[in-house]
Amino acid sequence: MSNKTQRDEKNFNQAALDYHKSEPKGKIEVIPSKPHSSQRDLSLAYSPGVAIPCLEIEKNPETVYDYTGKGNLVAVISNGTAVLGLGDIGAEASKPVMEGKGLLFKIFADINVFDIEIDEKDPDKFIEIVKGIAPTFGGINLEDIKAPEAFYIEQKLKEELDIPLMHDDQHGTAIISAAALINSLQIAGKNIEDVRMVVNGAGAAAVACTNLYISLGLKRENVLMCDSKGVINHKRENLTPEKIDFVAHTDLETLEDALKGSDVFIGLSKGNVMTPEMLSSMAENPIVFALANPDPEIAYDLAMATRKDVIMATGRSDYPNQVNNVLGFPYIFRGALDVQAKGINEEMKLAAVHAIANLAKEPVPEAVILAYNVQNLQFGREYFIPKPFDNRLITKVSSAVAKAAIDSGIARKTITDFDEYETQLLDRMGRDEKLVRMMQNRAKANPKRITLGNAEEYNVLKAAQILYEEGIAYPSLLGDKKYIKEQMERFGITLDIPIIDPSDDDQKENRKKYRETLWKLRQRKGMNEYKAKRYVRQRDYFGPLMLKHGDTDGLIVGFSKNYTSVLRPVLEVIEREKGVDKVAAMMMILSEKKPIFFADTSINQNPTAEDLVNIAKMAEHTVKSFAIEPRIAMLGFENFAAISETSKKVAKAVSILHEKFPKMIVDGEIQPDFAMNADHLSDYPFSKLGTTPANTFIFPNLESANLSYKIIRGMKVAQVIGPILMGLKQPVHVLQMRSSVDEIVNLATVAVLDAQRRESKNSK
Ligand SMILES: NC(=O)C1=CN([C@@H]2O[C@H](COP(=O)(O)OP(=O)(O)OC[C@H]3O[C@@H](n4cnc5c(N)ncnc54)[C@H](OP(=O)(O)O)[C@@H]3O)[C@@H](O)[C@H]2O)C=CC1
Ligand SMILES: CC(=O)C(=O)O
Ligand SMILES: [Mg+2]
Repeated sequence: MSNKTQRDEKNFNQAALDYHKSEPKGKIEVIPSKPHSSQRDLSLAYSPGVAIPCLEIEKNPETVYDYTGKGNLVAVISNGTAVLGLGDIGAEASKPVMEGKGLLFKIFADINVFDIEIDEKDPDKFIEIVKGIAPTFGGINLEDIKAPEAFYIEQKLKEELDIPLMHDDQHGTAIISAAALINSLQIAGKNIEDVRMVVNGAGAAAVACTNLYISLGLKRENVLMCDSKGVINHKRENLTPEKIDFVAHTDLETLEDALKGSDVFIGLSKGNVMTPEMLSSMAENPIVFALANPDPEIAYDLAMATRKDVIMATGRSDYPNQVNNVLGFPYIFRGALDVQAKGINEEMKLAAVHAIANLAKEPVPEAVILAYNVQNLQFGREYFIPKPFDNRLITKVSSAVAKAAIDSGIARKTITDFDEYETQLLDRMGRDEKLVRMMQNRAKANPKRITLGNAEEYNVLKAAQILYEEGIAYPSLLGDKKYIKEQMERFGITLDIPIIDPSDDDQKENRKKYRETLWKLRQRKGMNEYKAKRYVRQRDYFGPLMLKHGDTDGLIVGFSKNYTSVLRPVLEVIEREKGVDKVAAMMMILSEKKPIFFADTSINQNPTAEDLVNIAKMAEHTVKSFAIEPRIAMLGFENFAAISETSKKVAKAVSILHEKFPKMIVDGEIQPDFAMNADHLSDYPFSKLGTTPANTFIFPNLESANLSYKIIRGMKVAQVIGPILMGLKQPVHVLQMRSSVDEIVNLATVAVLDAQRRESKNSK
């Protein structure tokens, strides 16, 4: 080991100790989930109030799920006999791992955990203890218990208890590694029925994993299993029943012998037991899952340096393809708890395997890519298993598991609407993307053609991929065809969608058509025919002209150019809505609370009172289109005082609005914090806003609107969608420069919805 590596390791080790030791010590605490600040709260929480649910449960035992936290509480139980790959380090020393699992259960699936370390190695006594405490829990996760005792303990407890129970080192590992195996075999171009596999380790994890692979098609006779004494062959004596199942009729004795010419290596044993020579002796495109923790059977870098064709996974988070049971247990238990399953059966396990394997083949959301600080994640050698911070795991895996429990008849509760269940799962995780989800679902119901400008850019290409693969839109790419193709290649994005290059030969007819239109539109505004001919070769004109001619349904432009320079051709080509003199732009802000809207954030620098009236009217219309009732606050830095020039302007706009549109819920001038607060609003009983906070904010000028949303965007306290261009007859939006992938997807979704609305209006 080099000095630098030694130093890094020392620093990391110290950091791990400091992390655990910092106050509050450990990783888990208990937080009350009910109000407890008043005397009355306490009398409900404890005596005398608490006696009432006790008696209800006595009468009706299943109501324990209604009156206590049991249904969302899992025990993580160990006796410390096989802690990671560290071996039998004892119950107390296993506590950091069990607390760690508690943390993972909570952050990934919102499941509460009590970690329980039992100082008992006798399997029957251990079983008695677990049975004794089982009534506390909705589920039990056994962890780091060594084989062969682990098999007996799990089997007995499954027979005796009727709640979800699983030894995670066995089945969690089996599920994740089976998903990874399915996908890596696809990459290697090999069939599970044909491959020769060496399993190193014959303990809890190794036996369960191999059994699951066999149920997926692996041939038992193609498996060589090794334990600490070498290959489990017919010459071996005193084998446990689980090892006897894998006895091979061979004279091979060592791991080294076994590996020669094999296709797959599964390591569930101990760190650093595979040498580069052993790896070199494997067949072409060898699959190596070195899963021992914390040190794999062969280090990732060493394996990569040994052969280029290795398809590799480890149990570690610091290398590609982490095959770790964290991808499974939170979601398997979530699904099982939500239907109050009586156990975790084979159907549920297989459902989890396929859900995880399939997820790795879907396009990866930007949030995941950002979380891992990589440029792209795409199914292949470096990514064949989802990443732990992928928030789709909870919807895909938990619902697959819950469904399998229902279908196989071991669920006490049923789920009828799985879309609704998935929404609940996401809400449970506190990611308030409800409106975005609703918008995307509406878009998917009737996707429209959306053309994306600046398609040479990674973010635009990635957004196109998501729009296409999620079925939100039929995207097309506008730009330099050759360069776009080069960029797709460079970023590893494969997408079979139209690429529209304004100067390409195949656009000759369109150029002619568009030129005539452009010239007609602009001939009395200083444009001659020659200029029109030149302009249609520019994408800034070509895109709007496509839209004008109905050759696309919506347009998203401006990723890498200044807003006004991209807006100009749009305004020259696309007609205004009836009665609209000046267009304006609105931002939608999505925080933990309800969505709010800001206008005009991007176009009218210093609007007059009349302009503000129009902006408010357009904003009202746009907010309504999201099925939200607009409550509009005309903002100023005074409350109903009209002292400063700005406030006078706003007050004038308000009086015009009140006179012309008496039904509109709009008032001001008012400060934003007052408009958002029911108590403050009650100081102004005359206001049309009443005491319900406003959700739409019309700013007195562009600077205040633009800077306000940019602060929110910069602080990352809310998701920002926009600028949504208002007042045009067709859906076109100009992005903020260097928008994120999500921002592009969201704005394109808005364009799809707009196109849908216009289509249904026209068909009426
Ligand atoms: N990445 C992941 O998600 C997971 C990884 N693991 C890892 O798998 C390993 C085993 O865990 P688990 O099954 O729970 O533990 P067990 O104690 O049940 O099994 C350990 C097995 O490893 C074998 N073994 C020990 N040393 C060697 C060696 N030098 N060569 C071959 N086999 C050896 C033992 O052999 P013998 O039978 O002769 O004693 C035993 O069969 C650990 O490193 C653990 O971290 C486990 C679960 C999940
Ligand atoms: C990940 C895990 O459970 C183990 O290494 O034991
Ligand atoms: Mg474990």
